[in-house]
Amino acid sequence: MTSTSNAALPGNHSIAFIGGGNMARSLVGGLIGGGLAAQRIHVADPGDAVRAALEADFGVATFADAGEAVAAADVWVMAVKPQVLRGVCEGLADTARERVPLVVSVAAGITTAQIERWLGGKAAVVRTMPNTPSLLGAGMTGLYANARVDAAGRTLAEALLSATGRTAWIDDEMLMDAVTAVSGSGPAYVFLFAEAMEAAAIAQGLPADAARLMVQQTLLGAARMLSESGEAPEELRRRVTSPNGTTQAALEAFEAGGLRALVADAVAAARRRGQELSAAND
Ligand SMILES: NC(=O)C1=CN([C@@H]2O[C@H](COP(=O)(O)OP(=O)(O)OC[C@H]3O[C@@H](n4cnc5c(N)ncnc54)[C@H](OP(=O)(O)O)[C@@H]3O)[C@@H](O)[C@H]2O)C=CC1
Ligand SMILES: O=C(O)[C@@H]1CCC=N1
Repeated sequence: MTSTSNAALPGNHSIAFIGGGNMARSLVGGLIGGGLAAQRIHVADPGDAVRAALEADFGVATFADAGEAVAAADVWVMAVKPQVLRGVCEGLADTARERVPLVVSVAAGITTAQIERWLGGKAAVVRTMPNTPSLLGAGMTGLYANARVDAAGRTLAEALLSATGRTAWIDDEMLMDAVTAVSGSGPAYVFLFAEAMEAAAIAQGLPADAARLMVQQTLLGAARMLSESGEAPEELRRRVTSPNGTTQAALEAFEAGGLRALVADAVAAARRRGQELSAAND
C-alpha cells in the first residue's frame, strides 16, 4: 500500500460525473474546494432538482443525458448506484470503444472486470472507494487499477481523489470490499456512535443542545488526536483511563457487551454485501 495526500491535478483533463448524488457532490465539492476550475467538470443526473443544486452550488455544467456529459470528457467518474451501473456503462459503450476514457468508479462491489466488459472491453478502469468526508477535503479513498491503466492514468486518478483527502492504493482487488467496509461505510459507524452517545447523554439528564455539542466536540477532538498525535489508539485510550476511574467503568461495560466482536461482525457484513452487489448486478 502507498498512501498520499493533496497531489495537484496534472494536465488539462475534463471530468464527467455520471450520477450527481451524495458521493458525486462530495467529490465535486472537494475538487472545486481544492482549486479545480468548474468548467472542467460536467455532471449527468436525471433529477432536475439535483442538477439545479449542483449548478447553483458549484457552477458546474449539468446534463440529463450521460452521453452528453461525457462528450468532451476524457475522465469518466461513475457515481451511480451499483444496481444501475451496468445499464449506464452499456449505454456509453459505443463512445468508450471509439475514444477510450479513463474510467474512475466509486461504486461499491462492482469489479473492474465487470466495468471493462460492460463498456466494451477496452476501458482503463480505476475502482475507487471514497467516503463522504471528501466534501470537506477530509476524505479517505482506496484505489485499485486494472491492467489497462498506465502510469499517467494512475497519477491522474490519484490526483483526482487526493484533491478530496487521503488516498491509498490497494494491490489486490479482492480487498476493495474490505476497504468499502472500513472507510467507505465507516463514517456511518461513527455517526451511529454519535447518535447513541447523544441519546445516552440526554438519558442522563443533559439538555439536548449541550449533549450534541459535547458529542460533536469530543469526537472531533479524539479524531484529531488520532490523526495528529502519531500515537496508537491504545495509548491514547490508556491516557484517558485512570485506574478504577470513570472511563474504566465505561470501557468495562463496552468490553462486557462485546463491542470488539460486534465491530468485527459489522465490518464482515459490509464486506459480504459488497461481494453480493457484484454478483447480483452482473
Ligand atoms: N454515499 C457514500 O457514502 C458512498 C457511496 N459510494 C458509492 O457511490 C455511488 C453513488 O452513491 P450515492 O452518491 O450515495 O447515491 P445517490 O443515489 O445519492 O446518487 C446516485 C445518483 O445517480 C443518479 N442516476 C441514476 N441513474 C442515472 C443515470 N442513468 N445517469 C446518471 N445519473 C443517474 C441518481 O438519480 P435518481 O436518484 O433520480 O435515480 C442519483 O442522483 C454508489 O455506487 C455507492 O456505492 C462510495 C463511497 C461512499
Ligand atoms: O452504503 C453503501 O453501499 C455505500 C458504499 C460505501 C458507503 N456507502
